[in-house]
Amino acid sequence: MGVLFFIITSCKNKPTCQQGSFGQTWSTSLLKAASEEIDSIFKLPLERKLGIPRKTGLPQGYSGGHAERFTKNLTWNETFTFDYYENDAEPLVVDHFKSVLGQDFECSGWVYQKYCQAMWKLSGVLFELLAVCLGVDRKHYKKFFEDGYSIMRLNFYPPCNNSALTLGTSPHYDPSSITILLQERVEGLEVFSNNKWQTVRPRPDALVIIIGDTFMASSNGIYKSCLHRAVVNGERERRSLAFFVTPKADKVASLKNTIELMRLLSQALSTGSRLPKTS
Ligand SMILES: O=C(O)CCC(=O)C(=O)O
Ligand SMILES: [Fe+2]
Repeated sequence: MGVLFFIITSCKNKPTCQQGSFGQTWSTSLLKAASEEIDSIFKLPLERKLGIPRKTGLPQGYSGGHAERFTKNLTWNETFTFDYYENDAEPLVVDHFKSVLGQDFECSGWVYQKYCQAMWKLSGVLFELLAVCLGVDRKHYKKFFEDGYSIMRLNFYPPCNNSALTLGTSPHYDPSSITILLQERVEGLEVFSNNKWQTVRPRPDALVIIIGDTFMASSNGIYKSCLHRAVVNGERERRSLAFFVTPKADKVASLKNTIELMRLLSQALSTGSRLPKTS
């Protein structure tokens, strides 16, 4: 499948966007473009980054650390966070970039517009897979999350000369349903598994899928949300991109589905079989 998206061909002062066709390789190119574009934000002068509008108590905007959210101790990172809603009519991410960062960020906006669209689409496929694995209707979770929204966070971890005593992101569970994470070359993501912290090695063409609290709740605890953190590097900068998929704020999981899930699970456990399909 050929997919069209915008890439940067720009010089510093007058960015221009060029439409490119990337055929089969579109996803790898898009992941690369989204990783590389991170610097256009974090390498801005500090005053400019601090001038990005923020609403108290909300993660959206620029932040020098996750202190408010996960820990009292400052973490060694910078983040830039924005919302994504599926909307065919308007490029909302592009508009947001232009409004909070200025007209010269139109191209960056297009890169993240296309990235978010691709991740949203991918989340639909992942929800179908998760449903198939649980033996519930294939479209069950896709439908449940289709009127939801996403939060996109760009993470930048500068080198830290005290990396043994400092964390990039403190241990936490994501509150989202699933998080689609891209880490570029430098490793740093760790998950707590089998009673120890284990490194998730980065691959430029691979995405990490993290189960969050909301999916744990909507799968009745069958899928567990995953404790993770990011460590810092003594010599190298690190970048990661987290796309958090969340349900609509007032969405309520239906009790009928939860009960049905439990019935299927106990049936499968008692017969030692795989979970049967409901459709
Ligand atoms: O940078 C990473 O690898 C993890 C980031 C993360 O967990 C988050 O942004 O919620
Ligand atoms: Fe996380």
